[in-house]
Amino acid sequence: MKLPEGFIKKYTKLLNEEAPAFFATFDDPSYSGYRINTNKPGKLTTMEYLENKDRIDYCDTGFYGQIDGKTMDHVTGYLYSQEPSAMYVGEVVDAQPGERVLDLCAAPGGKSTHIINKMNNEGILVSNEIFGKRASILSENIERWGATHTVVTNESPDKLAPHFLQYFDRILVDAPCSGEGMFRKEPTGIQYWTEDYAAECANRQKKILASALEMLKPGGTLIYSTCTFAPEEDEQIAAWLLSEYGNLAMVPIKKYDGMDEGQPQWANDNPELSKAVRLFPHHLQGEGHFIAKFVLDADPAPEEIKVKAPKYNTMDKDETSLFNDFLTATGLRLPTGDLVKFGDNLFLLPIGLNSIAKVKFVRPGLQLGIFKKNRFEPAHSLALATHPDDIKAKIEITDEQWHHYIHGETITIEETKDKGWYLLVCQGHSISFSKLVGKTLKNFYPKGLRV
Ligand SMILES: C[S@@+](CC[C@H](N)C(=O)[O-])C[C@H]1O[C@@H](n2cnc3c(N)ncnc32)[C@H](O)[C@@H]1O
Repeated sequence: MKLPEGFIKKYTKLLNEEAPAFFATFDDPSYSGYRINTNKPGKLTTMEYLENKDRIDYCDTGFYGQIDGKTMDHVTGYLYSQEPSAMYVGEVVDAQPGERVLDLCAAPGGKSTHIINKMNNEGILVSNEIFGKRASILSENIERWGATHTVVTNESPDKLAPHFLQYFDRILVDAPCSGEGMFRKEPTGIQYWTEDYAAECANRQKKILASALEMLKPGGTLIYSTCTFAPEEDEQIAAWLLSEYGNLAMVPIKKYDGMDEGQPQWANDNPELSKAVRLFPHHLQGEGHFIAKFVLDADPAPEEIKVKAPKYNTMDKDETSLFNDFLTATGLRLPTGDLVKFGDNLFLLPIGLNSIAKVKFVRPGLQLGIFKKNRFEPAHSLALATHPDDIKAKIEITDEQWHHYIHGETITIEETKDKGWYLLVCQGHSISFSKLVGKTLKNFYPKGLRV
């Protein structure tokens, strides 16, 4: 791979005798990996993945290898394709069930899907992305993952901050960066490299982190990560955080085999910086990453921030009875949450969420369905978030029927059953809601997802 002259000069100086081994990795293939979704039930249809491929020692849901995006495991949200080093970020975040967590730069959703599993769908995850198109992709991935407590917002960090002052227990800033660690995975990134690019990225990161800190509770945890080797970002940003915010302290991050400490000499020699972790491709099987973890002083206690009670639309009498009829007929057990309407759509919002009425959101929670003339139609996201054990009205379909269904076809069944909504289940995977009329299961698979 042809690397820019300036890049070679810079890292020859920084890495000294290690530089040749570092540069040699740019001619090796990049590593691929995937994580499994611990919130989804049943045996993976592609269990051989788990048996044949190497486990990643620092992520117990992570494996080396490539997955096919067209398999049932993938389309029903059992697997997420993620570069192995990136998996350590979700581990370091270490989100806990019941917490309020913010993933501030979240698209396409690798870290958010990991955080959802760590939280076991309990608490509140706000997954934010500044760019609209990327926020939509993020939302699709969150939906596929079957998240029930996750909100997807589409704001710049400074616009999000006033709505969530001192609100979060944990914030991840997986920052937009110069991306040097991904050059061999995405070689087109090299064309943006200039001697000044890392400094430009660092300035942007400072603004993002300043907004993040407005949203962090006293005693809360901030995780800053990048996929670049550039010390102008990485250690120098961590050093900037420590000097700018006297109430922040670094938390040591465990170093597994092949992981390196942060390099204080690449910033202001503050020995604290060695608590960060660097992942170098010449030391482990993954791409380049940097992660630093901080805790905000718990003293003083959080200010009493008065947030106006959310003013959301709820269902009217007719809608309430349509929705209750659906729950009774299907025997569906819903996760806990607040039932809120946006337009004709019904959503389940995580309990305790600040008003997001004024925030630009893509997904205000789990979409349950839509009210159409005198009927309630369940959403695809509800199917993906429903465990087959939590619903009585379900119909098992075969692999072959699944293939027909995801192509947009109807399915004919042999037995006689009541007319109405059923969750289609294939090999333990929740596939879709379908309406049975006579012996025909009508196709409600979203057109945009059909293959
Ligand atoms: C490293 S990527 C995030 C990857 C994501 N966390 C994941 O694991 O899938 C950084 C994200 O920051 C977003 N971004 C770019 N400029 C930004 C800004 N000024 N403020 C906040 N986010 C920004 C990018 O659109 C991108 O989605």
